[in-house]
This record gives sequence, C-alpha cells and structure tokens, in this order.
Amino acid sequence: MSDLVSADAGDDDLDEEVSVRPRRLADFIAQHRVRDQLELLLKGAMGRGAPPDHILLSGPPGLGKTTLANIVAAELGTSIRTTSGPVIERSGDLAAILTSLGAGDVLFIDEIHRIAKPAEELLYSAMEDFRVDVVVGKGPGATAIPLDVEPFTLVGATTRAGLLSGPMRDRFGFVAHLDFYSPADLDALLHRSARILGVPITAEGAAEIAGRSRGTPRIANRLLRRVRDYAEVRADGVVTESTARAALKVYDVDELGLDRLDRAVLRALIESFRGGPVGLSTLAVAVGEQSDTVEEVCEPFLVRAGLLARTPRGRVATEAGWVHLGKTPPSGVIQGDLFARDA
Ligand SMILES: Nc1ncnc2c1ncn2[C@@H]1O[C@H](COP(=O)(O)OP(=O)(O)OP(=O)(O)O)[C@@H](O)[C@H]1O
Ligand SMILES: [Mg+2]
Repeated sequence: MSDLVSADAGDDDLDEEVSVRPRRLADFIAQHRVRDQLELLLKGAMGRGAPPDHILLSGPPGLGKTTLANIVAAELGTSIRTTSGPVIERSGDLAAILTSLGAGDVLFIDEIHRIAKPAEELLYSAMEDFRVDVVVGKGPGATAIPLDVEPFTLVGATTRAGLLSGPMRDRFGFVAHLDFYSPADLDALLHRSARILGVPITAEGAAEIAGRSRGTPRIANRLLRRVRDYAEVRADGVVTESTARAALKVYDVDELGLDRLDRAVLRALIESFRGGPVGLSTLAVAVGEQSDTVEEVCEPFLVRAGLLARTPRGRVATEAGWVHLGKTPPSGVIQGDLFARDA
C-alpha cells in the first residue's frame, strides 16, 4: 500500500507534522469523552498537588496517543521523558530512567505492550510503590538494592491493548480508548491544520479530504500537505473540492480513502472469485502480495469500511464492496455496515 494512506508515522514532513500537533487539551480536536475524563483527572490531581494516576492510551496508529501524552505533561506543567517498549531490553535500562525522574514528571512509554518481561516486573513496583529493586552482582552474591523513585505519572501507549498483561493493565488508574474520527471531526482538524500551515482551504476542499482520511488525523494531515502541493503547482494555491479531487486522483486515493492495493484486493475478490468466500492466501496470490500484507495492511480498513467481511469460510465482498466498484451485487450478498464503529 502506498505510504500516503498508511496510518504509520513513516517519514512525514517532520517540521510541519510537529507544527500542527496540538500542545494543549483545548486544541485537541474531538474525542470529547476522553478529553473530558482526562481534564477531570488532571485538574483533580493538580488541586491535590499530587501526580495523577497512571494513564493508558490505547487505539490504532495515528489517532493521537503520542500527542495526548505530551499534552498531559504540558497541562501538568511538568517534564516528560519519552521511551518505548522495544527499546527497554534490560531492567537496568528502565531502572536508570525511573531513578532519574524528577518529582511529578511524566514518563511516556510508547508501544508499552512490547516491553521485555523483567523490565515489566520492575515497572510494577515503580508504579505501585514508587520504588525499584536493583540487583547488583550475579549468582549467590547478588544483592537487591532498593531505590526510591520520585512520585511520577506513567503514560503508556499501545496499539494492541489486548497484548498487555493483566497485572500491567490493572496498574493504570485511567484507561482511555481512542476511536476513529468522524468526517466532521477531521473536517475541523483540517481547517485547524490549514490555518497553521497558512494554506487557504474551502469548506468543500476540507470535506473532500476528510472523507478520504480513514478516520485518522495523521492521514488527514498528510493528504492535506499533498493536496497543497498540487494546488500550488497546478492551480492557484487554494485547496478546493476540485483541486482535492484532482490531487488525490494523482496519488491514487479514492473517495473512501482506498489506495491501489486496497482496490486490487476488492476487485480480485469480486471479479476473480465472484465475491468469495475465498481463503486469504488465494486472495493474496491473486493480487501478487504476501498474505501478511493483505491481512494486516489492507483488510483492517476494508473491514472497517464495511466493504469486506471475514467469515469462517473465507473472505467475502459485502454489498457495499460490490457497489463501491460500481457493480451490481448478486442477491443474498452479505450486507456491509459502512464505517461501523469497531471501538
Ligand atoms: N485530536 C487531534 N487534534 C488535532 N490533531 C491531532 C489529533 N490527534 C492526532 N492529531 C495529529 O495527528 C498526528 C498523529 O498523532 P499521534 O502521533 O499522536 O498518533 P499516535 O496515536 O501516537 O500514533 P502511533 O500509534 O503511530 O504512535 C499528530 O502529529 C497530530 O498532528
Ligand atoms: Mg505515537
């Protein structure tokens, strides 16, 4: 799949990506429930003069977990230390980070589900009792030296909350699940980003991009930058409905945000297998891709968009899938629930 509609960070135009990132809770678009709950949590803690409970942020890539972690520190007026699960290989690495935290600091651990087991266990005592036992030496002579950790707030982020161990999840006092954004939310987000980047945009231009952004702020911002390029090079610099359409045609992103490979999968399913059911590996061969790529990159969005269904007998195109390719669905075809919320 092209990087354009991938929710992964990739090599985004970094300076601009950073400049549009909201710094305070008030600038964070949508996700009202999470915002409300966070505001209460942070204000309550600040009123008591103590660090808030540990916070777990879960949700698909590009919905604002890293952004929120930084906002938590900004709202609390404290420093933030950032690390990530895969980086912490030895518990000693984590102990060094924990013991260097200042009182009230935020420790942000991204991809926390990928933290190594010994480090995870060390984290338990730090989270609960604000102390860690650092083992010095090996074998019978090894001794555990208890070290104090300043009271801190752990903010963990994960795209795979299901992979988190029970004890880990239980130690978070607050768990926020981020949902995909509605087109109206993304519309507001695009207007904000365009203002910051100094890009003139019309209401229709923003709506056109919002509808193709897969419910994901990171993708919306990226499409905006590409449409701006087109508007500046081939038009008068204004992002309108027609420049957005023309630009996204160049980049092969269709009305629902599907790219070339997504469409190839849907087309193969419908044209070569009469809409299925067909097995994943057969489908992957038909489009000349690895099964993994089809399963992990294309399918989640096709399923969420209600165009494809996974059934025990194999992959099936839904009624909406047929219609999206401009074809008449056969009778009895499975219904697709367009953009059903899968939260
Ligand atoms: N609610 C929001 N309001 C405005 N902009 C947002 C919002 N959420 C995300 N963004 C924008 O989307 C970009 C991606 O968000 P972020 O990096 O926080 O996602 P993430 O959930 O951490 O993704 P990943 O799982 O890939 O780490 C941010 O740089 C920010 O500009
Ligand atoms: Mg992130």
